[in-house]
Amino acid sequence: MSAAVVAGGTFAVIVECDCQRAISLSAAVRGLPEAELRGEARILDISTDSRRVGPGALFCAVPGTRRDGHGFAAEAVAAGAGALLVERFVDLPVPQVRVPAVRPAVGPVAAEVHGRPADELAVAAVTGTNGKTTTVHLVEAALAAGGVRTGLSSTVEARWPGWRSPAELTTPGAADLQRMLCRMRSAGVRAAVVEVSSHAIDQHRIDPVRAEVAVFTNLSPEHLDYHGTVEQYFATKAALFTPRRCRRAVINVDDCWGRRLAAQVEVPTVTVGRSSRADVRVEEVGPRVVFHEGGDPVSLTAPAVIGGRHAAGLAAAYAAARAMGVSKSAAVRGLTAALPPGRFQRVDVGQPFLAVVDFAHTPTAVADLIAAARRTSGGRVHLVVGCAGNRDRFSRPDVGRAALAADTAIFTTDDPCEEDPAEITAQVLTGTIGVSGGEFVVEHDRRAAIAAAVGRAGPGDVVLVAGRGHERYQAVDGGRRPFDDVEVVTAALADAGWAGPDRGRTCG
Ligand SMILES: CC(=O)N[C@H]1[C@@H](OP(=O)(O)OP(=O)(O)OC[C@H]2O[C@@H](n3ccc(=O)[nH]c3=O)[C@H](O)[C@@H]2O)O[C@H](CO)[C@@H](O)[C@@H]1O[C@H](C)C(=O)N[C@@H](C)C(=O)N[C@H](CCC(=O)O)C(=O)O
Ligand SMILES: Nc1ncnc2c1ncn2[C@@H]1O[C@H](COP(=O)(O)OP(=O)(O)OP(=O)(O)O)[C@@H](O)[C@H]1O
Repeated sequence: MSAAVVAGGTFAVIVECDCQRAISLSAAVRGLPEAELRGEARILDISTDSRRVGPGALFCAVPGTRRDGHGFAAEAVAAGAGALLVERFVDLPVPQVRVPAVRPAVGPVAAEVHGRPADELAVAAVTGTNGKTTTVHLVEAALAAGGVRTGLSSTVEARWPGWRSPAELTTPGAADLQRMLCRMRSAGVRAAVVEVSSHAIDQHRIDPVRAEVAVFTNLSPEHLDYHGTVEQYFATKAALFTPRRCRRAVINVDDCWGRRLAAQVEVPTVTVGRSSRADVRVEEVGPRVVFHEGGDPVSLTAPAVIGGRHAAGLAAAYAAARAMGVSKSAAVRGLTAALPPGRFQRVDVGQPFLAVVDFAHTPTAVADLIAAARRTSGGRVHLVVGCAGNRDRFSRPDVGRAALAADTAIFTTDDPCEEDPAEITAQVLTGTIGVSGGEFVVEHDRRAAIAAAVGRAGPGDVVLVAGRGHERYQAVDGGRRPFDDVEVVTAALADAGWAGPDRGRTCG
């Protein structure tokens, strides 16, 4: 068995590897010099989660951010775990290996358990604050156009020939990532394009993968509740660009953090951006994007390239594909493919204005999105936006401030999680104090907020529904309820009379 499909087949979890390898416990931990082994076992798989342990698995007891995995060891053994990786031996009758720190050991051990799949794949790892998912999908499209059999792991989904499943995390946990790479290898994949979050770098989820190429899109403050400071956030991202983790780098030097990264990296680097010194220089942005690579112009028409930053992302994807051996013409062909869902995704039922669903949720991305709408149309811009609960509290006022660049900002719920939506919005609104800009209103019912934005739009305007992109559920009070922005925008447009043969609100 390789997958459990639940919820009507819409959500699949990889629970077991199909490579059918078995390895001794001592062989699995041979790369860990400080490992202290008590007993021997035959290991079939590896997991950090007692709820996903299968027979013969090695359960790794991770002291986590909320709970200590050692407390779930008994549950894991009851579920069939044949051995434990621990920081302190526990009183259970199974072979155990003690290491000074379990979390950084999981990836290297998982790699051994799965036969070091990354050694047989070229991995492209993409990180940055905004644009990771978009860039991952673009790199994959460029590689595929070059005839390379590819696998992809992004916030949206994991897929490779014969497999497709929605993603749970931006980057899978270390054990899950190695299992995924193993399954890609079994499917004949030659190159894997992987989205890498700062959490993943910090939590050693990608270790011991050494990427063929690591891509940096940009950096602006995010996840400071986790990293503490922007400096630390940058240092975490920068840790992907060390010789241990990548062979080559592609760095966007339009971004000031990118320039700093390019100045410090010790691996061969291709710089991209508008700077005259960039190796892949972005010259024209519009329906056609022109780069210069080594003096040669590269011209392409890309879907929904909405601004300079996106063009730099396109150039980064191009450079990454080229670094992985794809020809210029194939890369250009691939980059004209569609963007991932929920990234500047147009919703069109025939209405005389643009309606867009986009994943923008950081202040920078919201500002970029509004700027892109202004470049696209001279009409009014009506924005629906909110902030998620349980994360990034510090940036909520900045989202509020950025939203005022629209003509109308309708503040609403995103994923409130366990927080009170009204309190989240109150924090968002503090950013609007004393700032001149468009009109704003509060409507906590997201469906009603979208309907209100559509209701305000006239010919030539732009409706922007930001923050949730491809997501199909809202996290509320520890549970989740179905909510798909594209579907809701489509319904709101229809309800407003814009769909069908008699579209338009005037009837004669
Ligand atoms: C705060 C954070 O980063 N949490 C991640 C972290 O959890 P953790 O190790 O701290 O886990 P914990 O809940 O303290 O539990 C400790 C250990 O006990 C285990 N456990 C727990 C319960 C149980 O019944 N049995 C059991 O074995 C857990 O599996 C874990 O190994 O490591 C886990 C394994 O890798 C992740 O699943 C988990 O992601 C949680 C679900 C999460 O929401 N993470 C977010 C913040 C995150 O990582 N996001 C980034 C991207 C953000 C972005 O792009 O905007 C991502 O890469 O997805
Ligand atoms: N190269 C880019 N540079 C800046 N912004 C971009 C770029 N590509 C896409 N965006 C915009 O950034 C926002 C987030 O896009 P995307 O989901 O690709 O980023 P992400 O880094 O994966 O986000 P997250 O970390 O939340 O998963 C969207 O508004 C998208 O249109």
